[in-house]
Amino acid sequence: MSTVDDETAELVMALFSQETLQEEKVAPAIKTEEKTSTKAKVEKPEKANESGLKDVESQKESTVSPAIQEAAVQVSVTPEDTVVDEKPSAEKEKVSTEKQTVSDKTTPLPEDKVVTSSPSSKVARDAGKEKLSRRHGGRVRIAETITVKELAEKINVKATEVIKELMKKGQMTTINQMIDHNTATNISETFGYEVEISKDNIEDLLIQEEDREEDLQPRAPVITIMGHVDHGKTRLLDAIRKANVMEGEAGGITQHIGAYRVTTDKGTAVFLDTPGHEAFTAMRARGAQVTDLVIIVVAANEGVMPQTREAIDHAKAAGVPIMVAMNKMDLADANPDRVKQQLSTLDLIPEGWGGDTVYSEISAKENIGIDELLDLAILQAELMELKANPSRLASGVVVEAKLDRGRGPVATVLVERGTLNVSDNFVAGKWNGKVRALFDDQGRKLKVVGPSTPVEILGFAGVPEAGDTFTVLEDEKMAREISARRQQRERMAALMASARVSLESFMESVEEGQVKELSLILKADVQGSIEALKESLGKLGNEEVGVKVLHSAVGGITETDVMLAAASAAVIVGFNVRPTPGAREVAKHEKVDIRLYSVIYDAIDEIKSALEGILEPVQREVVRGHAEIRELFHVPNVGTIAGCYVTDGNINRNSSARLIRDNVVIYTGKISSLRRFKDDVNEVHSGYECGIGIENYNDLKQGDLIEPYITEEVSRTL
Ligand SMILES: Nc1nc2c(ncn2[C@@H]2O[C@H](COP(=O)(O)OP(=O)(O)OP(=O)(O)O)[C@@H](O)[C@H]2O)c(=O)[nH]1
Repeated sequence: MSTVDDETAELVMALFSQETLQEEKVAPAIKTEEKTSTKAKVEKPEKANESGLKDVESQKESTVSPAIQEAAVQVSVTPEDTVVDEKPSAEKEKVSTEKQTVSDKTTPLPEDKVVTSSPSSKVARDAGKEKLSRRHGGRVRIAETITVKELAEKINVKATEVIKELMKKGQMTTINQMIDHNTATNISETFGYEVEISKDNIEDLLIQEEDREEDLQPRAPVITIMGHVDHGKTRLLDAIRKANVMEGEAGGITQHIGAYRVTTDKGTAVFLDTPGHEAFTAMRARGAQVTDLVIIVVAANEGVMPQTREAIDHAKAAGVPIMVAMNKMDLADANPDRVKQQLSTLDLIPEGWGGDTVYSEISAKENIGIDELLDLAILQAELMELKANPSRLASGVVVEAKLDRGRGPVATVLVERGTLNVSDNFVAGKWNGKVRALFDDQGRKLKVVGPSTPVEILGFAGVPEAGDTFTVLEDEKMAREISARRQQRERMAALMASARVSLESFMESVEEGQVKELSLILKADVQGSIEALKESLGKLGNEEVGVKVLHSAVGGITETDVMLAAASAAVIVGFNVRPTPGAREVAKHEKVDIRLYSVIYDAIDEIKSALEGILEPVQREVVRGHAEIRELFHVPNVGTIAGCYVTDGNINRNSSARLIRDNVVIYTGKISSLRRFKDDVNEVHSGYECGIGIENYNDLKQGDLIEPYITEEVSRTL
C-alpha cells in the first residue's frame, strides 16, 4: 500500500468511522487531562519538560489519588530522574536497573490499569515516574503487540492521531487493531517517545535480581533418589513418606503430586517423587536444576550396576552432592563393603575411609535405617546452608503437569524462592495463568506457600512441561505477552533444523567466549575402545579449550544418554554402536548431535578439529584406479617416466597418486605427466598403456603400482 500525504490523511480521518469516535469518548479520564501537545514535545523538548513538571504539580487537585500525586511530585524533584534522560543509553540502562532493584517486587509495570488500581506505594511511585516520563515525551514500554488505542494512551495522543500517522506510513488501521512492535516503536518515536523495552527483551522482566543476604532465610533441601533398576528407589521413597512424623496429624489423604515434604525431629526435606535419573536429567534439559542432594540407592547384595554408574554420572554432571544408601541390608548376601569398594573407584570414598561421601545401610522393605538416612540427609543439607528469600514474588520449577478432566491443566510446582499466593499471575514455560487454587501433597487447600514447598496449582492456561520455570509477575498482561511470545518462539524453533549442540555450534560458542569445554558422552561396543578414546581425547586441547567426558559406557546410545547430552550441552560420540530408535527420535527433538564412528582416529581427528575451530566437512579419499609399472624411461631434464599398463579404473593427469611397492605406500605425490605415445592426455582408461611421470619423484621401480585418488568432501550426517 502506498503512503499518503498529510492532506489525504486528514480527509480520510474526517470520514473515519463512528466506532473510532465513540471509543475515544470512553478513554480514561486521566487521559483527557494529559492531552498536552505532543507536537510541542517534539519541537521544544525542554519546554515540554518544564510544563510536564507543572502538570504534575497541577494534578494535585485532580482525579489522581493523593498517594500517587505525592509520589509523582517526589519523583519530579528526584535528581535521578532528570539525569536519566541525559545519560548515554548504556548508562541509562544501568540507572533503570538500579531503580528496579529498589524493591523485591520487581517488574514495575507501565500499565495504566495497574497504576491506577493498585494502592501500593511502589506502584504509586511508578505511576509518578510514568506520568513524568509522559510529560518528557520520555520513555514508554511497549510489549510485542499493542492495539492502536493502547498505544495512543501510552504516548498520550488521540487514537486518531496514531491512525493518521499509520495512514501516512501506508497502513490503514482501526482503533482496536493490533499493530506490531516495530510499527508501534516507529509511531512512538514520531511523537518523541523513546521505547524502553524492546520486543526482544520483554523476557528481561523475568530476570530476578540477587537477593540481599539479610533477606535470606534457611530453606529445606530438595532431594532426588536415583539408582539401578530394582535396587529399591520406589520402595525407599515410600518408606521415607511413611517416616514423615507430621503425616496423619492433619488427616489429609496423601496424593501423588510428584514431590513431597517430609518433616522429622531433625528438620524438613523435600523429596522429588520421580525416581530415576531420567526424570532428573529431563528436568535439567529444560534448564531446571532443583535438586540439592542426590541419594544413590545401591542394592547391597548386587552392588554397583550399569545404571548406578549412569546415575552417578548424571548427578556429577549436574554438580550435585551425592549420598549413598546401601539398600536390601536385610538380605543374607548383602555386602556393604563391596559396594563401598566399588563406589570408591568412582570417587565416592566413604567418610570412614578418609573420603567425604556419606554412606548409610538401610532396608526399605523392612523399614530399617530410614530415619537415620533422613537425619543424615538433613544434616548433610544443613552443611550446605541452603537459603531463600521468602519475601518476594514467587518463582520455582514445574515438577509434574497433566490435564485433569475436571480441573483443567494442573501442575505441581516446587516453589524455590518467594511466596506464592492464590490469585498470583504467572508464566510457566510457554503458558501463563493465574493461581486459582493451591494444594499440598496431603491434598490440603492452601492460600500461601513459601520456599522449598511443592504445591499443586490450578489456573494454568495450558499444560506446562516438567522442568519449566515458573515465575510470578505483577502484571497479567505481561504474563500473557510473554506466554504468546514463547509459543511463537517454539513454533519458530521447530522450524529451525539446526542442531542444539553440534561440534560446529560448540566452536561458535568458543569463539564467542561462552564455552571452553566440549562435553562428551562416549558409548562404545567394548570397554577397550572407551578407554582408548578417553585417553586420546584427554590429551586433546590446550589451556583454552578441552574435552570433558560426562559419561561413558558400553552399549548402544539410549534415550537417557540423549537427555543427559541435552541437559549438559554435550555431544554424543558412538563408537561401533548405534542409537536406539527412541534415542534417535529424542535426539531429533532435543537437537542433540550424535556422531558415529568406526575408526578411533576419525573420532579423535574430528573432535580435535572442533576444538581447533577448523571443523571442515569430512574428507574422503576415493581411489580412481591402478596402473602397473612395466618399464622405466629416463628422460633428460624431465626425470623418470614409467611405462604403465592401466589395470583398473582411470588415470588422470594432475590427480594425486600413491606409489605402492610390495603393498606398502612408499610415496604420495602428484601425477605430473600423462602420455599416450607422444601425446599429452588428460585421462587413460583401464586396459591401455601410458607413460606416467610423478612430480619430484624418480625412484620408480618395475612392478610398482601407481594408485591415483581424489579427495571428496562428504557432509556429515548420522
Ligand atoms: N529384600 C528387600 N527387597 C527390597 C528392598 N527394597 C526394595 N526391595 C524389593 O526390590 C524390588 C524393586 O524395588 P523397587 O522399589 O520397585 O525398585 P526401583 O529401584 O524403584 O525399581 P524401578 O522402579 O524398576 O527402577 C521390589 O520387589 C522390592 O520389594 C529391601 O530393602 N529389601
